[in-house]
Amino acid sequence: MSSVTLDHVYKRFGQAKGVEDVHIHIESGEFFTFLGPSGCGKTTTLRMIAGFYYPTEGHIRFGSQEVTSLPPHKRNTGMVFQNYALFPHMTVFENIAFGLQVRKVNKTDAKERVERIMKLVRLEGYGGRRIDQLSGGQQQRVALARALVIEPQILLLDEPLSNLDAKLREETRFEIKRLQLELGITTIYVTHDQAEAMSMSDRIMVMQSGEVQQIGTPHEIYHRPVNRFVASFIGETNLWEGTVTGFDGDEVLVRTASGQMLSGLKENASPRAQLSVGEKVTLSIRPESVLESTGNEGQNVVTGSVVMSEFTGACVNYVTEVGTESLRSMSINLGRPIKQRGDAIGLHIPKESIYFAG
Ligand SMILES: Nc1ncnc2c1ncn2[C@@H]1O[C@H](COP(=O)(O)OP(=O)(O)OP(=O)(O)O)[C@@H](O)[C@H]1O
Repeated sequence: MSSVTLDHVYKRFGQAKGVEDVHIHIESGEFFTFLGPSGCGKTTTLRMIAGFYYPTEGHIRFGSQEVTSLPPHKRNTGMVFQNYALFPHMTVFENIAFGLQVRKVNKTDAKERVERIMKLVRLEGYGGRRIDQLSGGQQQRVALARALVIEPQILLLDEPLSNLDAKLREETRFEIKRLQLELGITTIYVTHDQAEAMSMSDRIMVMQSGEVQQIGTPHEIYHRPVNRFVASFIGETNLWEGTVTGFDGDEVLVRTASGQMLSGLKENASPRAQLSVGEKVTLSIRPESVLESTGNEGQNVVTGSVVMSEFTGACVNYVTEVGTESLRSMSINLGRPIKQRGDAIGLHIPKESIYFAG
């Protein structure tokens, strides 16, 4: 297994920007995800690691080995493509064995390795089937087996679940994570699906327009987004504009655009947030952290009128009009009466759950 370093990597396509100044160190054995909307540069970055593109500037290293200008077949990476790129006229066994044949592994060893990997991805007994006789999920596992059988140092996965339906996608993401943990292989995963990224990754790199926005654990990215883009791309959140009006010990006092006075913790500020009196800040408040007020909290209680309530069984989701702002909240269903449109509601926003994005 190997670490991967991208040292100030740029990729331009003629005049067009691909990615700009990607600077990351991925640890050996880490599950690292590139996350962002279409066109943000995820695939371009992955393709540079695989060797299908060469950087315009910067260096790529696997461990201490410089690979920046090595061709793909000299990098020992295994790649799973979005469309799997399987050979339709070959059997499952032949597809998986292909990379070993190219590497001139002798037939007995190849058979043993293919059988071992088929067991690992739960495809035992499917060796003789043609690819078009398999379900989408099974094809996905053949693609994964084909990438793994060559015993790569690094596994590269480009949106490997996007052709599967929602339920299978969820099952398969646990399967990939299980394999990754079992093999301890350094894995780089590309997706635009934040739930996938959050549930599988050790760390996530969030990208937008070819630029890195934030690198962190799922917990850091979710709870300490550095800017509005990250806050709204990862899960649902309320973004309120406010102005810092003062400080009280470790608390920051803020007047929101619609005049609510709220108090948050200084430690919940992203490095890019300007916390000084008179500065504008963006508050990120996750719906699940907003609670129905008991009337005893003292501070950070706002009142409003319910615009929408939605009962999902386990939860009740509210949208509440608070002054000129709207506030989404989500409560666990504890059997209390559900407020309806037009009802008055008091909501408590705990100071620990207010984050200051930059
Ligand atoms: N071969 C190419 N020639 C010119 N421009 C390219 C090429 N490949 C990518 N780009 C541009 O580089 C930028 C990043 O593209 P990239 O495919 O890496 O995005 P992405 O985040 O993987 O998107 P998607 O999720 O849609 O695959 C885009 O603006 C794209 O138009």
